[in-house]
Amino acid sequence: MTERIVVVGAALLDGDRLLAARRSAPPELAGRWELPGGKVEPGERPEDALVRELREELGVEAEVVERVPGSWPLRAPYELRVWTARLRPGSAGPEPLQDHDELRWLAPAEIWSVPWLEQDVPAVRQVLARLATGPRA
Ligand SMILES: Nc1nc2c([nH]c(=O)n2[C@H]2C[C@H](O)[C@@H](COP(=O)(O)OP(=O)(O)OP(=O)(O)O)O2)c(=O)[nH]1
Repeated sequence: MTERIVVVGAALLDGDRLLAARRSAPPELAGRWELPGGKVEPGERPEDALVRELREELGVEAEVVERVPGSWPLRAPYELRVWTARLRPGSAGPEPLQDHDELRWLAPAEIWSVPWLEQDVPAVRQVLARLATGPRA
Protein backbone atom coordinates (compact mmCIF):
# COMPACT_ATOMS: atom_id res chain seq x y z
CA MET A 1 0.00 0.00 0.00
CA THR A 2 1.27 3.43 -0.85
CA GLU A 3 1.87 5.87 1.95
CA ARG A 4 -0.58 8.77 1.75
CA ILE A 5 0.83 12.26 1.85
CA VAL A 6 -1.44 14.85 3.39
CA VAL A 7 -1.90 18.16 1.61
CA VAL A 8 -3.38 20.71 3.99
CA GLY A 9 -5.73 23.35 2.62
CA ALA A 10 -6.79 26.46 4.50
CA ALA A 11 -10.31 27.77 4.41
CA LEU A 12 -9.06 31.20 5.48
CA LEU A 13 -12.09 33.17 6.62
CA ASP A 14 -12.79 36.82 7.21
CA GLY A 15 -16.28 36.75 8.71
CA ASP A 16 -18.13 34.69 6.14
CA ARG A 17 -15.77 35.45 3.25
CA LEU A 18 -13.44 32.71 2.04
CA LEU A 19 -10.02 33.36 0.52
CA ALA A 20 -9.52 31.73 -2.88
CA ALA A 21 -6.09 31.60 -4.50
CA ARG A 22 -5.36 31.22 -8.21
CA ARG A 23 -2.44 28.89 -8.95
CA SER A 24 0.35 30.20 -11.14
CA ALA A 25 2.09 26.81 -11.61
CA PRO A 26 2.50 24.02 -12.62
CA PRO A 27 0.95 24.44 -16.11
CA GLU A 28 -1.71 21.78 -15.55
CA LEU A 29 -3.02 23.61 -12.46
CA ALA A 30 -2.28 27.24 -13.41
CA GLY A 31 -5.32 29.47 -13.69
CA ARG A 32 -7.47 27.29 -11.45
CA TRP A 33 -8.41 28.29 -7.91
CA GLU A 34 -7.65 26.45 -4.71
CA LEU A 35 -7.45 26.70 -0.98
CA PRO A 36 -3.91 27.87 -0.14
CA GLY A 37 -1.76 25.23 1.53
CA GLY A 38 0.65 22.48 0.68
CA LYS A 39 2.27 19.26 1.71
CA VAL A 40 2.82 18.27 5.31
CA GLU A 41 6.49 17.56 5.94
CA PRO A 42 7.63 14.36 7.67
CA GLY A 43 7.10 14.71 11.43
CA GLU A 44 5.14 17.93 11.08
CA ARG A 45 1.66 18.39 12.57
CA PRO A 46 -0.85 19.24 9.84
CA GLU A 47 -1.97 22.35 11.72
CA ASP A 48 1.64 23.55 11.88
CA ALA A 49 2.06 22.84 8.17
CA LEU A 50 -0.99 24.98 7.48
CA VAL A 51 0.36 27.95 9.43
CA ARG A 52 3.78 27.55 7.75
CA GLU A 53 2.32 27.33 4.24
CA LEU A 54 0.14 30.40 4.78
CA ARG A 55 3.19 32.33 5.99
CA GLU A 56 5.27 31.22 2.97
CA GLU A 57 2.62 31.59 0.29
CA LEU A 58 0.65 34.61 1.51
CA GLY A 59 2.88 36.36 4.07
CA VAL A 60 0.23 36.13 6.79
CA GLU A 61 0.16 35.02 10.41
CA ALA A 62 -2.84 32.74 10.74
CA GLU A 63 -4.40 30.63 13.44
CA VAL A 64 -6.13 27.38 12.79
CA VAL A 65 -9.74 27.26 13.95
CA GLU A 66 -11.10 23.77 13.27
CA ARG A 67 -10.97 20.78 10.95
CA VAL A 68 -13.50 20.61 8.18
CA PRO A 69 -14.73 17.02 8.27
CA GLY A 70 -13.66 14.83 5.40
CA SER A 71 -10.61 14.12 3.28
CA TRP A 72 -10.43 14.20 -0.48
CA PRO A 73 -8.15 12.24 -2.79
CA LEU A 74 -5.83 14.20 -5.05
CA ARG A 75 -3.39 12.73 -7.55
CA ALA A 76 -1.86 9.70 -5.77
CA PRO A 77 -0.42 9.61 -3.15
CA TYR A 78 -1.81 12.97 -2.06
CA GLU A 79 -4.90 13.55 0.00
CA LEU A 80 -6.46 16.93 0.83
CA ARG A 81 -7.55 17.81 4.36
CA VAL A 82 -8.96 21.20 5.22
CA TRP A 83 -9.05 23.40 8.29
CA THR A 84 -10.75 26.73 8.78
CA ALA A 85 -8.34 29.46 9.79
CA ARG A 86 -8.32 33.19 10.41
CA LEU A 87 -5.75 35.95 10.42
CA ARG A 88 -4.18 36.76 13.76
CA PRO A 89 -4.68 40.33 14.97
CA GLY A 90 -1.90 42.44 13.47
CA SER A 91 -1.21 40.03 10.60
CA ALA A 92 -0.44 41.56 7.22
CA GLY A 93 -3.11 41.05 4.59
CA PRO A 94 -2.60 38.14 2.21
CA GLU A 95 -0.42 38.69 -0.88
CA PRO A 96 0.23 36.17 -3.66
CA LEU A 97 3.93 35.69 -2.82
CA GLN A 98 4.40 32.09 -3.97
CA ASP A 99 2.44 29.59 -6.10
CA HIS A 100 -0.42 32.05 -6.79
CA ASP A 101 -0.96 35.09 -8.99
CA GLU A 102 -4.30 36.31 -7.68
CA LEU A 103 -6.27 36.17 -4.45
CA ARG A 104 -9.92 36.89 -3.89
CA TRP A 105 -12.11 37.08 -0.78
CA LEU A 106 -15.40 35.47 -1.82
CA ALA A 107 -18.72 35.99 -0.06
CA PRO A 108 -20.88 32.84 0.10
CA ALA A 109 -22.90 33.95 -2.96
CA GLU A 110 -19.66 34.41 -4.95
CA ILE A 111 -17.96 31.14 -4.10
CA TRP A 112 -18.75 29.45 -7.43
CA SER A 113 -17.72 32.52 -9.45
CA VAL A 114 -14.17 31.18 -9.88
CA PRO A 115 -13.03 27.94 -11.56
CA TRP A 116 -11.88 25.83 -8.60
CA LEU A 117 -9.61 22.86 -9.16
CA GLU A 118 -12.03 20.00 -9.66
CA GLN A 119 -10.57 18.02 -6.79
CA ASP A 120 -11.23 20.98 -4.45
CA VAL A 121 -14.93 21.28 -5.23
CA PRO A 122 -16.18 18.79 -2.59
CA ALA A 123 -13.99 20.45 0.05
CA VAL A 124 -15.23 23.92 -0.86
CA ARG A 125 -18.80 22.68 -0.81
CA GLN A 126 -18.23 21.37 2.71
CA VAL A 127 -16.77 24.72 3.82
CA LEU A 128 -19.75 26.55 2.35
CA ALA A 129 -22.18 24.25 4.17
CA ARG A 130 -20.42 25.02 7.45
CA LEU A 131 -20.55 28.75 6.77
CA ALA A 132 -24.30 28.50 6.37
CA THR A 133 -24.89 26.58 9.60
CA GLY A 134 -21.78 26.33 11.71
CA PRO A 135 -19.60 28.56 13.82
CA ARG A 136 -17.88 31.49 12.18
CA ALA A 137 -14.14 31.96 12.29
N1 LIG B 1 -2.21 23.69 -1.70
C1 LIG B 1 -3.16 23.03 -2.34
N2 LIG B 1 -2.79 22.08 -3.21
C2 LIG B 1 -3.75 21.44 -3.85
C3 LIG B 1 -5.13 21.73 -3.63
N3 LIG B 1 -5.86 20.93 -4.43
C4 LIG B 1 -5.00 20.19 -5.13
O1 LIG B 1 -5.27 19.37 -5.96
N4 LIG B 1 -3.69 20.47 -4.77
C5 LIG B 1 -2.50 19.81 -5.27
C6 LIG B 1 -1.55 20.70 -5.99
C7 LIG B 1 -0.23 20.04 -5.71
O2 LIG B 1 -0.05 18.92 -6.55
C8 LIG B 1 -0.36 19.50 -4.32
C9 LIG B 1 0.17 20.48 -3.28
O3 LIG B 1 1.31 21.01 -3.75
P1 LIG B 1 1.88 22.44 -3.37
O4 LIG B 1 2.84 22.79 -4.45
O5 LIG B 1 0.81 23.44 -3.04
O6 LIG B 1 2.61 22.04 -2.03
P2 LIG B 1 3.94 22.56 -1.42
O7 LIG B 1 3.85 24.06 -1.24
O8 LIG B 1 4.21 21.74 -0.21
O9 LIG B 1 4.92 22.20 -2.61
P3 LIG B 1 6.46 22.02 -2.77
O10 LIG B 1 6.88 23.24 -3.56
O11 LIG B 1 7.06 21.92 -1.40
O12 LIG B 1 6.57 20.76 -3.58
O13 LIG B 1 -1.76 19.30 -4.17
C10 LIG B 1 -5.48 22.74 -2.72
O14 LIG B 1 -6.65 23.07 -2.48
N5 LIG B 1 -4.47 23.35 -2.08
